[in-house]
Amino acid sequence: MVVKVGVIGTGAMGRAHIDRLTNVLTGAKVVAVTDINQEAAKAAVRDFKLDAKVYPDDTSLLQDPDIDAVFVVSFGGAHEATVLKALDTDKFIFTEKPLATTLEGAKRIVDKEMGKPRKVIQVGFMRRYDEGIHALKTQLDSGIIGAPLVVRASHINPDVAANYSNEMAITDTLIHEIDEMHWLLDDDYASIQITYPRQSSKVNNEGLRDPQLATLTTKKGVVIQVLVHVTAQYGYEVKLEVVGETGELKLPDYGFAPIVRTQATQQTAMETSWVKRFLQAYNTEVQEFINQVAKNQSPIGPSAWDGYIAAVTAEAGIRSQKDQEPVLINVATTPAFYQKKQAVKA
Ligand SMILES: NC(=O)C1=CN([C@@H]2O[C@H](COP(=O)(O)OP(=O)(O)OC[C@H]3O[C@@H](n4cnc5c(N)ncnc54)[C@H](O)[C@@H]3O)[C@@H](O)[C@H]2O)C=CC1
Ligand SMILES: O=C1[C@H](O)[C@H](O)[C@@H](O)[C@H](O)[C@H]1O
Repeated sequence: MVVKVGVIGTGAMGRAHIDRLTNVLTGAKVVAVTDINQEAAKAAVRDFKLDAKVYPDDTSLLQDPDIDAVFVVSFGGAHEATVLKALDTDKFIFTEKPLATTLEGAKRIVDKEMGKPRKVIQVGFMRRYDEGIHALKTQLDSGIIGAPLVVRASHINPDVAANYSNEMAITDTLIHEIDEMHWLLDDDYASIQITYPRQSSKVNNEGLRDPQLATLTTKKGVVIQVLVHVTAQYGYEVKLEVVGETGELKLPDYGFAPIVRTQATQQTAMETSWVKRFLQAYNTEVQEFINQVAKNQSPIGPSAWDGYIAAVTAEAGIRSQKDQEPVLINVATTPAFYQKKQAVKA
């Protein structure tokens, strides 16, 4: 079966997903696109030589009976409305992160999905699929360094778009570490605190504090420190180190660029964006999703409940941005609908 896909949002990431669905992965065909910027939708059809319809909006695209799965790749604040509409259909849904930019929005999605006979949503938390991060988790789970005690991480962007707000440092950027860390540690969050170091002179966006330091604690007592630095200029990278009782695990620097040694210097090129840094992870997460849809089975990747956990934690982080005090986090027990061995509703 070839999975027929509709893409909602044909900006940078929507185009990247269209490219991988069309030219890299197997088992899928993009048959419909839409964007509030219709020229962007038409450009995607032209540039990727798609045999696809351009719909005026998400509502009309979702009414297309031929579409098996939709990819929600619009601006983060638009995801909730589109996902809620998509839940009124029988289509599978891959939504880019964040699931929703508010706790209430994520809850509305979870409540609506639980009214269906089975899970249909996967959220684009691709860090879990990164081979390096996955290998680090495998080592951690083996007990090779004993119980984890402290995690240190960095999320570095060279710069951000003009519409990037202070809250997006949490809902759009830190959201990756928020999903990654509780998965990595198999633990739940207890608190989050955001503090503002000295402000970088490289910040141009009104109201944006950069860098920001996030300190999360878990129910098992692990302390996680994440540096979010989105106007760092020098490149794009994520760093990850886990300190355990008997050792440490460290994510190696990423890259395939040669080390150039000349004239008593050495240097190597860095990535400048997530596009290539996480290319393998994006391809793996989307191929897994397509494979599940092709079997008419629920997605097995990050669920709407993972999106809800991230939204609860992000909202606490946004509250902490205001007074930089720790904010407690209490996420309800995972509903049976979302537990690993999902009880299919009668
Ligand atoms: N997983 C990852 O590593 C990454 C995820 N993303 C996520 O992908 C999403 C899109 O990000 P970008 O492509 O970078 O943004 P973008 O701004 O380049 O593209 C967003 C597109 O959505 C369209 N749009 C906005 N509201 C819409 C609506 N209601 N219906 C249809 N189209 C609408 C815009 O016109 C624009 O073309 C965001 O949620 C972002 O968080 C982006 C980059 C990396
Ligand atoms: O999802 C993403 C990217 O993956 C980057 O890691 C973030 O820095 C960016 O803000 C966000 O759009």
